[in-house]
Amino acid sequence: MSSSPSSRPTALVTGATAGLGAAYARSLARRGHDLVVVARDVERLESTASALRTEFGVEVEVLAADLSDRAALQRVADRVGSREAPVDVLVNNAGFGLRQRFVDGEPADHERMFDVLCRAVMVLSRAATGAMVPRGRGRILNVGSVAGLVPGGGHYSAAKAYVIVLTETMAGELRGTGVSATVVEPGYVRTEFHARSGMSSGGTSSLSSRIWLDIEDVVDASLEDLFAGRPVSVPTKRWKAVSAVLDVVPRRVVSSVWNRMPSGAKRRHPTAGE
Ligand SMILES: NC(=O)C1=CN([C@@H]2O[C@H](COP(=O)(O)OP(=O)(O)OC[C@H]3O[C@@H](n4cnc5c(N)ncnc54)[C@H](OP(=O)(O)O)[C@@H]3O)[C@@H](O)[C@H]2O)C=CC1
Ligand SMILES: N[C@@H](C=O)C(=O)O
Repeated sequence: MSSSPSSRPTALVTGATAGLGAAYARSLARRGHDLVVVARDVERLESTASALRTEFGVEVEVLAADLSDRAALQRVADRVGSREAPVDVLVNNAGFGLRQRFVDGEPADHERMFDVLCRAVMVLSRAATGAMVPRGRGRILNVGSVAGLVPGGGHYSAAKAYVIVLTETMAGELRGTGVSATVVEPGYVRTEFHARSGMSSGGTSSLSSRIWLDIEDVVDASLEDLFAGRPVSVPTKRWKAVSAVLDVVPRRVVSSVWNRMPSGAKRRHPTAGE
């Protein structure tokens, strides 16, 4: 792993080969950051890195790692915590969904979900604060989801609720240190996420166009909130309104509405039937 000799700041993005992570990497490169890109698929990482170098003239390190593997996660944590080649911006983005219930789903899948969505975010966030606080600067962006505000969205919702609360906790503890933590809570975004977990990514109706977000809108809004040091980012007015409602409606009411819905509808995407 080579350290960056340039004077540019460095951003490390997990899940940088597809969807939101690829867009975060591109946007940070456009803003003049060198990058460390992390995911499992080495070929895709190399081609992502090569495209970023060519288009933006920045330095890009490739760090192949399965974040559900503890040894691999530790390699990424060591890179995040490096004193010699500091990481100025950490984007904990890698993730996936599961189209199965928690109570009778495959235990190994749920352990993997916990490891990637929760454990990796916690370990890398802690590695980042350990290095950034003594330097007095740094930004951490954790990718949550509006799903984290809804009890009933399966283990995924529980995992994203963890990311939301952990990040808000960090934001409070980091006050006055020069380091900030932001959680972004997107609604539905068309990426590889839904196909990978066997869910529909909606049709082309006007309902879909109101529900589904553009990747660029999510990335631009959340990076603006990240660099402004805001603890929570909910991209678009429409989803800000949804999030505001979910914040005030008692959790037991949301849960009871969810539990009355037919089970088929709960396992499908809201726009799947279009
Ligand atoms: N799409 C949506 O509607 C929403 C998504 N989110 C969240 O956004 C984040 C990004 O998702 P999105 O871009 O949609 O999904 P994609 O499926 O498009 O991309 C997922 C990325 O994560 C990487 N990844 C997956 N598993 C691992 C692993 N075990 N170790 C390392 N890297 C991994 C993948 O690369 P590789 O396979 O090579 O490892 C890929 O680069 C996730 O945290 C997701 O929960 C939040 C709200 C809405
Ligand atoms: N909101 C999306 C992911 O977080 C989804 O549930 O499809």
